[in-house]
Amino acid sequence: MPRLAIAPEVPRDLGALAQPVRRDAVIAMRRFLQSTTSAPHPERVRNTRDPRVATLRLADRHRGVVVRQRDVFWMLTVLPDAEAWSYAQRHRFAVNAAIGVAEIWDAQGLERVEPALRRSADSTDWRLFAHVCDTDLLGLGIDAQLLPLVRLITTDANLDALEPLLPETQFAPLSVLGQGGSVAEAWRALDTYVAVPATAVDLTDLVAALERTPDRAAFVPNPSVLDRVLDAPHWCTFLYPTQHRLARQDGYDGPVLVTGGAGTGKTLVALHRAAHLAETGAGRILLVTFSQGVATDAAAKLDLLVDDEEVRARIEVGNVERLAHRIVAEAEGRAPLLVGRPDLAALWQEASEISGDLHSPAFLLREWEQVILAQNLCTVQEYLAVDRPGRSVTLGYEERTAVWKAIEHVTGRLRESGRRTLLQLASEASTLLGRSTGDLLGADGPGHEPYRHIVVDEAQDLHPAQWRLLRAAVPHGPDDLFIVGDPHQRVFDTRVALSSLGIKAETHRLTVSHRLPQEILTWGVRLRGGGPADGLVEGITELVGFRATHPGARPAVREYTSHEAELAGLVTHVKEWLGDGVPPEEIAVAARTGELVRSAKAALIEAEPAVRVSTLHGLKGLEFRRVALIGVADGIVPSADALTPATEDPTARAHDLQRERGLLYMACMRASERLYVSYSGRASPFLPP
Ligand SMILES: Nc1ncnc2c1ncn2[C@@H]1O[C@H](COP(=O)(O)OP(=O)(O)OP(=O)(O)O)[C@@H](O)[C@H]1O
Repeated sequence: MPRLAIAPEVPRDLGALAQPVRRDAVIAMRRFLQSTTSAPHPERVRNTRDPRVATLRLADRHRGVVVRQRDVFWMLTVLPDAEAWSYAQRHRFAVNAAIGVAEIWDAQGLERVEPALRRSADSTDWRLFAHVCDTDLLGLGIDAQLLPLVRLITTDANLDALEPLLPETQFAPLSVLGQGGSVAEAWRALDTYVAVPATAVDLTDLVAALERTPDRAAFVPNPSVLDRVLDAPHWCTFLYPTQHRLARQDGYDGPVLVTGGAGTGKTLVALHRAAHLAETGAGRILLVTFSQGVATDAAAKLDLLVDDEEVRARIEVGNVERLAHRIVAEAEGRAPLLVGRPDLAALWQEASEISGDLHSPAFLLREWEQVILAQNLCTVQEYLAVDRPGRSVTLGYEERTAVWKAIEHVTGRLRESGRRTLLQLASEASTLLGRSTGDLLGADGPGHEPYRHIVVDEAQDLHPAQWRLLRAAVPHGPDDLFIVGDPHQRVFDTRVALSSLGIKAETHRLTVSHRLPQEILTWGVRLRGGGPADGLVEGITELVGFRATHPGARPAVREYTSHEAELAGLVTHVKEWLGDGVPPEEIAVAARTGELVRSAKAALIEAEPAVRVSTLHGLKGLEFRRVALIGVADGIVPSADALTPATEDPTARAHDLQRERGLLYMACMRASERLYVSYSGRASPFLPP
């Protein structure tokens, strides 16, 4: 039976056809896979540059272009007859000698530019690649047939003219070398196209090459897989090479950490990893997302990704708070009571008074969360002995004793009333798992860890107590923890290095944003400062090398003279976007404060109530075509309430400012198409000039 290998253009081409034509084409493809008598057969095309190319007549005046080797037909595109023949004649197909991936060459285009390159070369002795020997070029996978042409290139402009005609795997290393980069740097550029490492490359084996090129070919053995590939969104089937390599690799020795800027596909990689572990491994998998809202979205995506119900049932999606809640509830036989914000605030106020107003309620809360709960300190002796990383105000023996007493007031009152905070719950849940010999949460194997694998998204915002819980919930071993996150988008005070928690992860990085247009990315990086961020990895993470795949509109920053005028401007913009045909659910409006959110909601109620309006925090983990951020003004962003007074703790204040900047950056990075930012009064100091 023949197999089809579907290129990503095919679902797109079919989607663009009139419904009856599309239907006929899909029926023809199904028949082809089943080799029925009425199945289309490969028809040779005259004057092709590659003898393996043929077309399949799929519908009235429409053909699929295929490249055949053995039982595999790589379908590249579906086009009207004349265009399909022309495509078939124009291209040739090859295997990259260095990394073994399949390549599509615009052979006719290259033949056409050759005379111009020769003329340009005749006028000068200068050659762009004179400094690189043939052996190095061939070693980088430069095709032997291309080499004479490469030797004719004299300028960057010559090389740029070749870009649309060459496979990316040929252009990328040449581009690095042309800009004066070393052979090693060119190799690094080529390595980003490796999804499945090749041990030995056979230039004649196109099928093996296609198996190493999952971003260009999805193997379809039968009609039901065909339907899935044609109907599913692109990300379900075609991960980009680096994403694929990370998500679908067989067996990591232990924890893995993948960092990357906004829109680089970290969440998609996490979803594919969970799917891969469920398909290939044994035991239950927990996919940890930031919030329950995001969990619903992730669960829906997993439903699309994993076809087999039994496999899908092995993946549970949830957040750490819920996990902690369930473990404590199961151990205690009833749902734990949580303390409400106002009650907690009143307790910290009392604690501050007990300390003789030496320390503010906010200072005490931070000390509790960032030192005591972070390091799981249970006695005053432990507290007196530890370092207090990230806290710049030094506390002597007397002061620490007083602070401990004040904090004990809060924990004691909570204990008396049987209430807990979410972080306390996480802490207790990890202790419970550590103590348990049974099967909390119904682990199916021996031991007390309820999961075999845990995959964590948005890892930058987890607290050490939550990490301890996750670590305790999965046994140490191959593929135990797969973690993705972006320290630059952190919106809480949790700058924790995984290694400090005993999680020694091998680290990887994604650098290409597939969501953001370059203009929004560049502006956002200026806003964020581009500089380092700490957390997750030991030391710091840089934004260097973070880039986009496509251009777009620059962010629109608007100044208004009053809040009313700003709201009117927002309504005008949202109406314009709706007028452009953008569905309301693809538009998000957000602001730093609840009050601004309410006023935006009121202003938009008539224009379009279905547009999402939330706080900046509420955008975390989401994506929209168009995003409007209002009230990005001095005094609002950063929020004065969220900043520690410099007199109290300058380091805490610096951290608060960085966190507020990260929050605004995260919100800006949600836009895949347009970003609109407005303020009345003075602009937020975070906005780039
Ligand atoms: N393989 C892919 N195929 C199609 N689209 C992709 C692919 N990878 C990324 N994208 C696009 O990029 C978007 C961002 O992906 P994802 O949400 O996984 O990124 P992220 O790194 O988790 O982003 P953030 O950190 O900003 O939340 C996707 O919604 C999709 O539009």
